[in-house]
Amino acid sequence: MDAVTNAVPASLEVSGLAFAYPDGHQALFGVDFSLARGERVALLGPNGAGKTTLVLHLNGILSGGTGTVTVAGLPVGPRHMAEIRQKVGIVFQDPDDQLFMPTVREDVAFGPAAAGIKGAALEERVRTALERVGMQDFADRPPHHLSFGQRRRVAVATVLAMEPEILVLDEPSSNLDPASRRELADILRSLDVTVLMVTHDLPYALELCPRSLVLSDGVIVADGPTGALLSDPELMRAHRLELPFGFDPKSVTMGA
Ligand SMILES: Nc1ncnc2c1ncn2[C@@H]1O[C@H](COP(=O)(O)OP(=O)(O)OP(=O)(O)O)[C@@H](O)[C@H]1O
Repeated sequence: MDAVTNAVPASLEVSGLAFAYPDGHQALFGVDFSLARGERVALLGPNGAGKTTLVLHLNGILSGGTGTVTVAGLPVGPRHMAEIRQKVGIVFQDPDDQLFMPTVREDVAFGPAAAGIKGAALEERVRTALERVGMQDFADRPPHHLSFGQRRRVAVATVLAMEPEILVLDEPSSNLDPASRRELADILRSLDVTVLMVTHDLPYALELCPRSLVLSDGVIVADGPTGALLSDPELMRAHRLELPFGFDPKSVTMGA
């Protein structure tokens, strides 16, 4: 380990993670990877590869297999669960799973308030989180009066308000029109946080994530620069990854 790695622990270390569901179905077979602080990484892979199973291990929703998950040096496990839930923010695919309060402000305040933050500090958290997703003018609106794209941005704000170490996004571009998709990409690029993005939208992964992991049948089969992975026809075919018709991965200039 070099001096730099020693000074700043990785945002996420997954080591030898294997997991079978109670019905005996083995979904993960020894997964290893780590994310450095501030990296944006896509988690790619066909349906049923184990992506959701892996993500649900990152904040301890699933546990009981073998191997370890460490977030900013802290092992994921029952002893540190409150801290882990603060550090790993998961934005689920359907914002309506995350928004349930009468107003946007209350939804964004919910997590930090439950963690004991009050008064001016809580207001500041809410204001900052909403500004980061460009939704500060919607604080007093009921979430169910917002568009799908606006609700997704508020869902991201509810997680940012916890000041997480890692932002995990499940299919962030799904159901967004092209303008909303681009606006969300700009927001994600502007955040100073480690991002793990689960997606089937390969152009979006290429646009946003310099590095990708490919999970297939419960194993990481590739880990490298997104452009190189998406330009490898054998890898793509072997793991049921398909680019949109006519899309050339070399034509995309990635936003750092
Ligand atoms: N509760 C469960 N009990 C048993 N098997 C499960 C359960 N949930 C998922 N699986 C199985 O585990 C494997 C991995 O599923 P998982 O949902 O993690 O895949 P995924 O990569 O997220 O897929 P998708 O891209 O379709 O969302 C699949 O074979 C799935 O059928």
